[in-house]
Amino acid sequence: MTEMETGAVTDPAPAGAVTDRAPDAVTDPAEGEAVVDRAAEAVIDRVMPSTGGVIPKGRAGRAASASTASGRPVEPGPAVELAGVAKVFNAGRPDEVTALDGVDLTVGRGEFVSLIGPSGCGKSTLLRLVADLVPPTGGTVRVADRSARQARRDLAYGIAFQQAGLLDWRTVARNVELPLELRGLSRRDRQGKAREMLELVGLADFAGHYPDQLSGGMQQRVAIARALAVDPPLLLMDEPFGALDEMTRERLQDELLRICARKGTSALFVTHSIPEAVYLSDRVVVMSARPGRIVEIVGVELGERTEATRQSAAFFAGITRVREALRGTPARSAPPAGADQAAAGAPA
Ligand SMILES: Nc1ncnc2c1ncn2[C@@H]1O[C@H](COP(=O)(O)OP(=O)(O)OP(=O)(O)O)[C@@H](O)[C@H]1O
Repeated sequence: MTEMETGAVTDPAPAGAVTDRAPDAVTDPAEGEAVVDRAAEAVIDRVMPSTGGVIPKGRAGRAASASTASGRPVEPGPAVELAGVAKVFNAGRPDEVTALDGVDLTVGRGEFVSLIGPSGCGKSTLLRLVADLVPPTGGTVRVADRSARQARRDLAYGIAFQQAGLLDWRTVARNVELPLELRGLSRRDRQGKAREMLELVGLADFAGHYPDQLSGGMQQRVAIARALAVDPPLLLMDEPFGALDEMTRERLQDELLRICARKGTSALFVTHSIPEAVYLSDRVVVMSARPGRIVEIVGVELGERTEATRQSAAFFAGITRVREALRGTPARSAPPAGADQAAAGAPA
C-alpha cells in the first residue's frame, strides 16, 4: 500500500524542511513577493490527497474547466463518468480485497451527488479512483471528458478528505494560500482570497495560528477553505464535515451549496450521515457492503434549501427512502423524494 493509495501523509515535513516554524516562504527580491516555499513544494505530490486541489507547479493560471493542459478546449460533458468500475486491492495475495465491483455512475455538470453505505463498502476508494490516486482494476473512469489521469494533470477538481492534511509549519492563512501561490496569484490576491475563505468557514481570527493550535474540527475547516479557494469545477469531498459540531456542520452545508450553485460546481461527496446526504444532494447513491456496488440511486427534489427544508415532510421522506435503501428494502418505482409530497400538497 503506497502513501498515495492511503492518502496518508506520514511525514509532512520533507528532508531539510523547517519544522520549528522558521519563516516558511522564500522571498523573491526582484518581485518582493513571497514565492512557494521549497519545503511545501517538495511535498505537494505527497499531500495531494488531502490538500484541497493543490495545483502542480508549472500549470499556473490555467483554467482547468475550459481547456486541457495542452490548451485544447474540452467539450462539455458529465463531470464524472464511471463505467463497469472495479477495484481489487492486493490481487492474487491472501489479503486480496475486492473493494468495488461493477460500478456505473454519472455525475452531471453542476450536479451534487453523495455516496453513502456501510463502513468499508468502498466509498473512499471510489473517490480516490476519480481523483486518480488509485487506478481501477476494471472499467473506465472519466472526469470532465478526460481520463482521470489527464483530469488530475489539468487540475479539474479540488479535494477535501477526512484528514485535514495541513502543513504544520505554515500558518492557517498560508495553508489556504498554498494552492493560490502555486497558481501564480499575486500576494495581495491570495491574501484577499484566503481572508474571504477563512471568513466563510468562521476562522478569520485564526489566520495567524498554526494548525497544531487548532482543534481537529477547526483544522478540517481550514482544509475546506483551501479546497474552495481555487474555485474548482468539481469537488471531491470525503466526510469533510465529520469532525464538526452540528451547528457548524449545518452552516457549512449551506455555504457549500451556495458556493456550488453560484459557481456551477459539481460535487461527489462521501458521508455517513443520511440527513446530510439528503440535504446536500440532487441524488444519493446508496452502496452495498463490500464488495461495494450501487444498490439504489435516490433522487432528491427539495427545491431551494431554506430554513424550513430541514423540517419539511419532503426532507424526512428523503431520509426514509435512503434509510430503506441502506437496509436493503427492495427499490420501489416511486418518484424522487420530495416530488410525491409536493404533488400531494404536503406542508413543507
Ligand atoms: N490501499 C488499500 N490496500 C488494501 N485494501 C484497501 C486499501 N484501501 C482500501 N482498502 C480496503 O477496501 C475496502 C473499502 O475501503 P474504503 O476505505 O474505500 O471504504 P469506505 O466505504 O470509505 O469505508 P469507511 O466508511 O469506513 O470510511 C476496505 O475493505 C478496505 O480495507
